[in-house]
Amino acid sequence: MASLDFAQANIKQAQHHASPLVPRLPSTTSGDFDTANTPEVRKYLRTYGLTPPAVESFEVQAKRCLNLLALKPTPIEKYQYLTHLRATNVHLFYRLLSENIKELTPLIYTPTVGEACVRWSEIYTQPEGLYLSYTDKGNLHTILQNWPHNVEISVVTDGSRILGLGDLGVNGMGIPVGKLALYTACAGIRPTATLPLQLDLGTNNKALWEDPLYMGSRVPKISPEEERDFLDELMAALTEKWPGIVIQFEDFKNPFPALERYRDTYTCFNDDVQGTGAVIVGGFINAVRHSGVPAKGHRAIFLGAGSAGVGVAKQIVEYFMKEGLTEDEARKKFWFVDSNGLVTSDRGDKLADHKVYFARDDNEGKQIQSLGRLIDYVKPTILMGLSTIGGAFNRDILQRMAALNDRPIIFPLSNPSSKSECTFEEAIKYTEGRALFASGSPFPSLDFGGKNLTPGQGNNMYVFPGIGLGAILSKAVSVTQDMIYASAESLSTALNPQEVADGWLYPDIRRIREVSVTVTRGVIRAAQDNGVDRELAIRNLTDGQLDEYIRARMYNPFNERENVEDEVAQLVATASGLSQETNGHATNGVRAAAHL
Ligand SMILES: NC(=O)c1ccc[n+]([C@@H]2O[C@H](COP(=O)([O-])OP(=O)(O)OC[C@H]3O[C@@H](n4cnc5c(N)ncnc54)[C@H](O)[C@@H]3O)[C@@H](O)[C@H]2O)c1
Ligand SMILES: O=C(O)C[C@H](O)C(=O)O
Ligand SMILES: [Mg+2]
Repeated sequence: MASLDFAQANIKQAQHHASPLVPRLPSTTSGDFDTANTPEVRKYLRTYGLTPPAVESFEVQAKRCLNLLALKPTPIEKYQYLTHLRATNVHLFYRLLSENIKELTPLIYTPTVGEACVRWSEIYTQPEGLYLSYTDKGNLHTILQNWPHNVEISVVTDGSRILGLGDLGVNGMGIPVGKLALYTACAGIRPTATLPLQLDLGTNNKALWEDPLYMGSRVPKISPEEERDFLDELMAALTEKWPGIVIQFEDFKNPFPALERYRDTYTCFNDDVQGTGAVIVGGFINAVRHSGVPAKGHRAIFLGAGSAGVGVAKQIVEYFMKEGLTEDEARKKFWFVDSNGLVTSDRGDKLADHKVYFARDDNEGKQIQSLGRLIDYVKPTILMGLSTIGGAFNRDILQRMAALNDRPIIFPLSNPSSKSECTFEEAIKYTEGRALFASGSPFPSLDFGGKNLTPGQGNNMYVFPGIGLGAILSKAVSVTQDMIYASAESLSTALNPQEVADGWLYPDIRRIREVSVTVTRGVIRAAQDNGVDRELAIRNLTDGQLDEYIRARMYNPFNERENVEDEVAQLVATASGLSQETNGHATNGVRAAAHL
């Protein structure tokens, strides 16, 4: 069959259909089939008869879902069930998620999302986002027209560094899908306002080329110059189509060029560099308080000198400077280790640009390879893991840290759990319960020394939802470094008195929506201070008023049914008035008039 170009396709479609086809993506339109809908609502939505007759309470719906979930034997099957639920009843999915955030997050996000990405092409069943290939260059704006909703935020990846799992090509789509589900669950961004975006720019993972089920292009990854030109077109197209859009870059192997190029021109940020930096600083501020050692007295070894490691260290430098250190004093508190050993300026290899700032020049010619020897040399108070090397903080390493410190700060941050540099249990066991601990992926609580200990989870989900919502609500023209830092500071203040008394580094994840309000407020205030906000009406609100403003704009899956019920009641009241003021639901109004 001869292929059509995009312009011809549009003409052909117009000839065949009275109105252009509007694709309806299951994952964002399925609220119509909520079994909680009343008969009136079902008539209004023209779904009457398409669901079983009972009108169900959330308690009944949740019971069925949790029973079904319990029947699924493996995490990936639970992930698939939850994906199916989102596709068939989006509001119920978010009700269930918000009521069970601690239990369900590991199933829709790290660690299970790691397996989902590895097996994406094998388990693919339905569209959940937008895919753009390098061969689509020149047509990106046209393809964006296929997306059926008004977008406020997009998470975009090229799949080249998915968690600590390497280059997964288009199988990386699980990450934008998962992160955007958290934007909705944690910060109440409407599901229809989110766009998961997977770029198909080739892959250097040869195993994917060989995989008959792989759903991306079997070509090598394009060059950095080609990627820059492609991203230039993409950023312009996204912003032209949705002028207020916030764009979050995620899991790019080399995220620095795009961040530098677009951070002042578009409303965008990179979560691996900036979000990670912020969430770790948020917990780190509390860890420093608990350590009993003032900021000046700390020394940090970072295993892993990639985008996340450097992003975290740069923001800790900012924190140290606020605590009174000079920039040079702060910078010298870090010793980075990459796959070639201690990062020094005289190591003999060409350091990647992002490592140069932290390269040691006081090593007197010594090049240290072993982490154990480096610990003896540096005598660190802090050990951070962003290396993707599971188990790298072994018993010997942890015992060395315990011997040096009363309260060693141990943050194994690589994801998913299999890549974590140590488990919570190991950190507690080998430091006799003294470690101040946070990991990237979740670990269970445990009993030690007569106490029940809960691990901190220094995962970006504490900050990126608030950064995104803050940028959307303030209508920020760009996401400034002060907005990112404000998210960290706000997070560090979001613990309640009990959490502080229990020595926690992060708030209870079950309070994430409230935490996100605090983070969002901090981000909005920083946008206002920097003068990058365009929503001038909220500048004069008090903090309390601003919190209310934020809460009122958060999607609440429990209110969705009432919202539709209100619409139906209004419609019935105005009888054949067919008031078109019903918030853009004019087509529903027409449907309802015909069937009530
Ligand atoms: N808050 C979080 O939970 C969070 C946020 C972002 C990233 N991460 C995790 O951090 C990890 C790293 O992410 P990134 O973006 O920096 O990746 P990256 O690929 O940019 O960096 C990985 C770094 O690890 C180093 N490394 C590899 N093997 C090593 C070895 N044997 N010894 C020492 N260093 C070694 C590499 O040289 C590189 O510097 C990933 O697992 C990611 O999932 C966690
Ligand atoms: O996605 C996460 O869980 C954190 C982070 O963005 C990562 O890449 O590991
Ligand atoms: Mg990431």
